Amino acid sequence: MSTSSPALPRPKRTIGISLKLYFDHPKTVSYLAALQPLNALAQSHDISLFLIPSMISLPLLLAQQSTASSNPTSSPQILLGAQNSFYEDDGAYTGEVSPLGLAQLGCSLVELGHAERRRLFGEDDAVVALKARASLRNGMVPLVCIGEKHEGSVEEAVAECRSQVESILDVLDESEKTNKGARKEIIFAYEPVWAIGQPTPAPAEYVVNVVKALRDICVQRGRGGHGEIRFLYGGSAGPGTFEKMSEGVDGLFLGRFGHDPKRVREVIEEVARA
Ligand SMILES: O=C[C@H](O)COP(=O)(O)O
Repeated sequence: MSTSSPALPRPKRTIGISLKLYFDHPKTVSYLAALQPLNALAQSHDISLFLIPSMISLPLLLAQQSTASSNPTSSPQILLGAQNSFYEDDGAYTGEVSPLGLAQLGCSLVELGHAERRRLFGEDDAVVALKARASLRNGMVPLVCIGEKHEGSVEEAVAECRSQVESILDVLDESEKTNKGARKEIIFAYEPVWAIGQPTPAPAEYVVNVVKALRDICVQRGRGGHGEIRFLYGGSAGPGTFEKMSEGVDGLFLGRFGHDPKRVREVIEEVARA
């Protein structure tokens, strides 16, 4: 297995936070307000910052942002994403969330295939691929969560993640052929399932080697140049995580350790230094 990626321009450094279903609506609103000044800090270091709140809060936050953006003196708003969406835009799909509707509200990204959705709601690579296609079609960036279930060797992890990555590269190829205007950007959140919800992240060297190999898979398919593919690390990440793995990953996807804005500030400063 090769662990050397050809020298391509590094994609933009990125920090994302998912609130999963941890915060109620009022807490989510206050959290975003606390995060907004940190977005300016991130931008000053050319770091992209995004937040994925629960689906209930998302439309209101997007509406608030749209109002704020209409003020020419307001600073740029943090990017907001959805924790899921359906693969059809409309039809008889009771309870589903339309990707078209999300795009119309100004949603920037759609998180897909998180380990919790794969485990609790039976999502597999085929469904995640359909949803990724729908996000691209609607001009949103798919944030595709990938990762091996059990702790083992780098080779075993890469073997398990390979199909998760390749199914999305297939979508990118097909979207390009069938819809010239489709978005051509993917963010992979590499989250070893065994490292989610733990006190500490997966070992940095292990993460760097897995991600290098997954990036090579993209490069061998002619993908990954010009920042079209980013790899973030997620799984008990927080302050102190990025500096150890900065040679391999383009940023972090935070869960619990991003719930305190002070820690998000520390992570931004760390990514800016790395
Ligand atoms: O979506 C985020 C990841 O699942 C990581 O969550 P965690 O940092 O709370 O383990």
